[in-house]
Amino acid sequence: MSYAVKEIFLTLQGEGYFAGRTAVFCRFSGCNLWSGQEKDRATAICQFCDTDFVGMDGSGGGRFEDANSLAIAIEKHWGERDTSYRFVVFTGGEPLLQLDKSLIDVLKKKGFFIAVETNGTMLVPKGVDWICVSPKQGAALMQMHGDELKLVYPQEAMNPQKFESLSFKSFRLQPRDDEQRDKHLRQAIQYCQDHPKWYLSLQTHKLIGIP
Ligand SMILES: C[S@@+](CC[C@H](N)C(=O)[O-])C[C@H]1O[C@@H](n2cnc3c(N)ncnc32)[C@H](O)[C@@H]1O
Ligand SMILES: Nc1nc2[nH]cc(C(=O)O)c2c(=O)[nH]1
Ligand code: SF4
Ligand SMILES: [Mg+2]
Repeated sequence: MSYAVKEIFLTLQGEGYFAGRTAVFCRFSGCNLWSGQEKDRATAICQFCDTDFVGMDGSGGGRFEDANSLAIAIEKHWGERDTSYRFVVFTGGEPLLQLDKSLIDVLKKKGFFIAVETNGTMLVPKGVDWICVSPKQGAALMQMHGDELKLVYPQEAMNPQKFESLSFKSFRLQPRDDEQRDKHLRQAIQYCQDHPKWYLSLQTHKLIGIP
């Protein structure tokens, strides 16, 4: 299978449990909940997306003809750093439209710890080491277990409580970043303080100005 990749870059994971850890991000092109075109945002299932995942024109992006060539590109972005900490985060767009067993297998052989950021509408293939699911209002949730459940907050008609019985190690609220970000931050703080099962997840890369 070939892979359409928007961009590949080395940064710190900004969100969730591994916030602060050096990671190669592989951002796949395309999503099943929005075309990525601004003209379609108001009619999309997911309307608050903060990411450009259209095309293959980002830094390190392109069409990769097979798993091996994409894994080599990811490995190059890790560079000469200590191989025992190799960490790749697959995101998008929706990474599960493309992430498959052959790519997972070749990265495992290279010693990568593999994380995925998904909207949860498709099942995660076997072999992924860290599953972060971020459910979206109006999209049926299929992946009901994992490591982190990271809910963008608030979303109309999405009471965090309805996810609490699912099988995740931690439950996080991530303030919705838009023109009302400060208000959403205060609401998320209040919700966590009132419901201590929930941890606040900040997008720390935005706070410190890295990708
Ligand atoms: C761009 S998405 C890509 C992965 C996948 N499609 C998903 O939605 O989980 C990466 C993460 O950013 C979150 N996110 C997207 N837009 C956001 C926003 N405006 N404010 C806060 N988090 C946002 C998503 O919920 C997800 O956890
Ligand atoms: N630094 C950094 N951390 C992130 N964690 C999740 C991200 C994403 O867009 O999936 C992201 C991102 O875009 N950058
Ligand atoms: S599901 Fe993820 S990538 Fe797709 S539009 Fe929503 S936040 Fe963006
Ligand atoms: Mg992002």
